[in-house]
This record gives sequence, structure tokens and C-alpha cells, in this order.
Amino acid sequence: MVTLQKVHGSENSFFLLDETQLTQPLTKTQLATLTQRLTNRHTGLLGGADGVLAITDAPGTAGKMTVVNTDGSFAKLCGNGLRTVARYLSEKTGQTSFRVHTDFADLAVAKQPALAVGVPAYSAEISPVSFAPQALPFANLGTDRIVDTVLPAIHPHLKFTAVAVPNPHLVAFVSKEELAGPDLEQIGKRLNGKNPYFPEGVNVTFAEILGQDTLFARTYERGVGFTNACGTGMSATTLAFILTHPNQAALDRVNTVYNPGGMVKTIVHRDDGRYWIELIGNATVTATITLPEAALVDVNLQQAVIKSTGEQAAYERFVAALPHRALADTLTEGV
Ligand SMILES: N[C@@H](CCC[C@H](N)C(=O)O)C(=O)O
Repeated sequence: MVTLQKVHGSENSFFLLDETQLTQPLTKTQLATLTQRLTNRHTGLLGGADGVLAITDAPGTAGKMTVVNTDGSFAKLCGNGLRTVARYLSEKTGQTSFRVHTDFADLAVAKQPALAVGVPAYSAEISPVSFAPQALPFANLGTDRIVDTVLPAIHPHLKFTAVAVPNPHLVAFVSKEELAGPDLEQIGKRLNGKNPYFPEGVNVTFAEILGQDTLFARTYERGVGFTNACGTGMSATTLAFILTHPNQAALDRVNTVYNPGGMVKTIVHRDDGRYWIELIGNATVTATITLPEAALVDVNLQQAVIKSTGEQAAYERFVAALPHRALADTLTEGV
């Protein structure tokens, strides 16, 4: 039998599959097909999800995380997902501070004090960071660095920052009306379809500045669409905040980033000229799903036995007490 977990970080939801339980790891095609079926918002399990996080062995680290978006595409990193993988591997190995292998780097993760009773929290390193056009990639925008830059090809007046952390993000600071308005979806859809600017697509985040070190972020995710939260997006947005609003944010300071699914803390560091971001937030397990290995490989989900963990109630109590819920509630996606 194989047991998966349904997990979330700020309601950015995933199925977590520890492939070391399998007699042999899934191929990329099998993983993509499983993800598309399992995470479908209408026909998948438990209301679907934003993606699948697959764990395999990786020498010198606690494990390797592979991120598959709901459309079956593979992502370079997932910040909210990495926290849930950190929790899984921490509970599996007994370690509280260790590294997880990802496509670009072995990233540091650690157990943190709970956000509230029944709301476990973990931190994850988000890196490497690059503004280079080839790292995102982007082209045909008349510039080779996008930091607080109007891009008339994309929007008539918004100022954008484009940064790979290492997955690609495009960030704009907007008003409350723009945050809830139609532009984010239009830009997100356009830049994630065939387009000459971001040929591999890009995660697009609109953020409202709420005050010193405080943001509300909403993301249209590559390979997903609107999500309740994007961890790498909130990390990229905090870096953009520091670069573009130095009177309201700074390196090595704790930021609070609210999002439709809850909140995270972010801290941007610069060591030896390189930026990296600490992302701290919940790592919640809402259910376990057990099925025979053959049923998983054949994506025969009817054989799945689902058990709720009961953790979601504590998470919902925590979120209900947060500020800015009226705005968040209008923007929340399925979990
Ligand atoms: N939600 C994630 C980011 C997932 C990856 C993204 N869809 C991509 O393709 O880059 C996060 O929490 O960071």
C-alpha cells in the first residue's frame, strides 16, 4: 500500500507522494498524468489541488522534492510546498533542521514554533535569485533588467519587477482595487499562453502595500491559474518591495505577507552579494490517502481510502483571527 498526504501552506494545496514507498519511482510522464488526474478541481480527489510534491532519496540531504503543477508541467521550486515537504521529512527522520535537494540547490529548512495551537510551522530557504533575462527567461521587452519598470507591452502604467527565485516571477505593486480587478488574470493568462515576452510562462503577483514590512499578495500561477498563495511569489515580492520601496522595507527584517489563504513571514538576506529569502509559514496536513501501489500507478483513484487528520479546523481558527480577511475571502480559491 502507498500513503499520500493532502497538505497545504497558506491553502496552496498539494498531494505529497513519498516515492520511496514504491517498488520503483514513477517516470516523469506517469507523475504528470497522476498529477493532472489527482489535482483536477472537479474530478480529482478531495477537491483537487495546485499540484503534486514527489519525494525521492537524494544523497547528502533528507530527500529530493519534485514539483508538478496541476497542468502536468514541472516547476523549478515551490516555497509553500517545500515547507510541507520539510514537515514530512522532519517527522520521517526525526531531524528539525536539514536540507532538501531541489533542481537548482540544496535548500535549508527548519521546524519553527507553531503559528497557533495545532498549526505547525516550518521555514524554507528560497534561492538562488537572479534578475538575468535568461534565468526567467524574458525577451522583447526593450530592457535586460526589469526592476520597477513600466512595460507598455504588458500594461500601460504598472511598474513591474521580474526575478527568478529560481522559478520565474513578475511582480507589481497595486492598489486594493487593482488587486481584486481583472488585470491580474488577463496578464497571467496572456503571459502563460504563447507570447513573445515570457516564452516559458511566468508566475504573476499583484501586491498591495499595507504598511511598513507588510503586504497582501495575490498570484496567478504558471501551470495552475489563481492560487490561494504562492510561497516563491511572496518571497520574490518581498525582495521587489525592498528594492522598490526602501522607506518601507529592508534586508534582514521580518515582513508579514497576507494572502487569500492566510499569511507567511518573509526575511530577505544578502550574503556575499547574493540574495536569498527565508519563507516561514504553516505546513498543514489535512488528510491521508491510502491505495494499492498498482492503483496509484494506473491512477485508479476509486480504490483510495481517505482519512481526515482534523488539522484543518485549527488552521481555519488561526486564519479567521487574521486581519484583512474580508478582502481575502473574496479572492479565495478551492483548497
Ligand atoms: N505555488 C508555488 C510555486 C509553484 C510553481 C509555479 N507554478 C511555477 O511553475 O513556477 C510556491 O508556493 O512557491
